[in-house]
Formats: sequence, C-alpha cells, structure tokens
Amino acid sequence: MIEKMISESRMIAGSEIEGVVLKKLKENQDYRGSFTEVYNHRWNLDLNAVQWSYVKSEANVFRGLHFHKRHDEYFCLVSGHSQLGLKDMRPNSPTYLNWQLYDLHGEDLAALIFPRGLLHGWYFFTPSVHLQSVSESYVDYGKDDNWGVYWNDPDLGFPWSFTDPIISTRAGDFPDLDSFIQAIGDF
Ligand SMILES: Cc1cn([C@H]2C[C@H](O)[C@@H](COP(=O)(O)OP(=O)(O)O[C@H]3O[C@H](C)C(=O)[C@H](O)[C@H]3O)O2)c(=O)[nH]c1=O
Repeated sequence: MIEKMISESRMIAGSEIEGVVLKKLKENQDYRGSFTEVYNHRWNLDLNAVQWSYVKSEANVFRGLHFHKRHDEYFCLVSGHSQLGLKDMRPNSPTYLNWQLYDLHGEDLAALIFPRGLLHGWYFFTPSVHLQSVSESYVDYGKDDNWGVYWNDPDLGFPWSFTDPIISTRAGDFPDLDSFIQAIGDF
C-alpha cells in the first residue's frame, strides 16, 4: 500500500527561544472525516486565551512582523502552507535575540504557543486558513501595544524563503530593528 506522504509541521531553522511550544495536534480520523482538539486547558499551555480569531490569507501574503509587550499568542494553521518566524526581544531572556523559523502544513495540524515579547510573523505560500488566539483582546492591545518591524531587515537574521510578499500598508511602514528597539525601551 502506498502511504500518502504528508509534509511535517516543524521548526526548520534557528535556536531555542524560552517559552515557545510547538504542540502537535491529534487528528482523530474515521470514515466520516476527522475530529481534532485545537485547545484544551488541560494541556497547561502558558496561554490565557481571551480572544480567538479565524484568519484567511491569499498566497504570497505575509502578516507581521508584530510585537506585543503584554500578551501571549497561539497560532494553528488549519489549511495551506505557512512559514512562521519568531525572534526573542526580551532583554532579560536567556535566549534574547534568538530566532526560529517554522514550516507549517495544514495536513499536519500543530499549535504554536509563544510568549509576549517575541517578534512574530507568518507567510503563506498557498491560500491558507489559521486560528489565532491572544491573552489580551485586540480592542485593548490594538491602541497601545501593537508594535512592528519591517519584515526583511537583515539584522533580524531570518532566512525567509520568499522575497516579495503582499503586506499591509501598515506593515510597509514598520521601522527597522534598531529603531524598534529604541522605541520600545525597557519592558
Ligand atoms: C488582529 C485583529 C484585527 N482585526 C481587524 C482589523 C483589520 O481591519 C483587519 C486586519 O487586521 P491586521 O491588519 O492588524 O491583521 P494582521 O496583519 O494579521 O495582524 C494581526 O495579527 C497578528 C498576529 C498580530 O500580532 C497583530 O497584532 C494583529 O494586528 O482585522 C480585528 O477585528 N480583530 C483583531 O483581533
């Protein structure tokens, strides 16, 4: 019998970042389809999820790089193919300035949970859908804790696999890494 090859969701480059968890999700398949738990408080994830969002992205879209001082996040690619980058910007973290790159596939469901204080951004190779959750509602953080860095500043160190993504107007105006570090000060 030829096994269907699936592309694995995994970290493909970078080094450790304290507090980041990639949790593979169990897809319970049967003759009707499948059932997958995407979040459960019994998993003891470091995330007090107060808002969930359903996000659709066209191919070649990049969302980010974003940064928040006050809230933790959850990302789960439900369908499609995504490349996700994280960078530790917490001056007191033992993994300060470390970065990670993940290759995520909707056919290998996984939840990435990451703490406040990390630059984060996600690129979509194909039309994709993801779930995201935050520990502070957008209506609260959107006004004063929604920072960003321009996605391809070489000082970030990300070996992105794309060159000319579709980004928001706001993301197009994000500062470089040095200006961002000056702007956020100590936290
Ligand atoms: C984030 C958010 C956005 N929106 C509205 C606001 C805009 O009309 C539209 C797109 O928002 P935005 O361009 O901010 O979406 P992304 O570029 O994916 O960024 C968002 O998701 C990444 C991960 C971030 O970390 C950002 O903080 C967050 O803004 O959805 C809402 O209505 N609720 C929300 O929670």
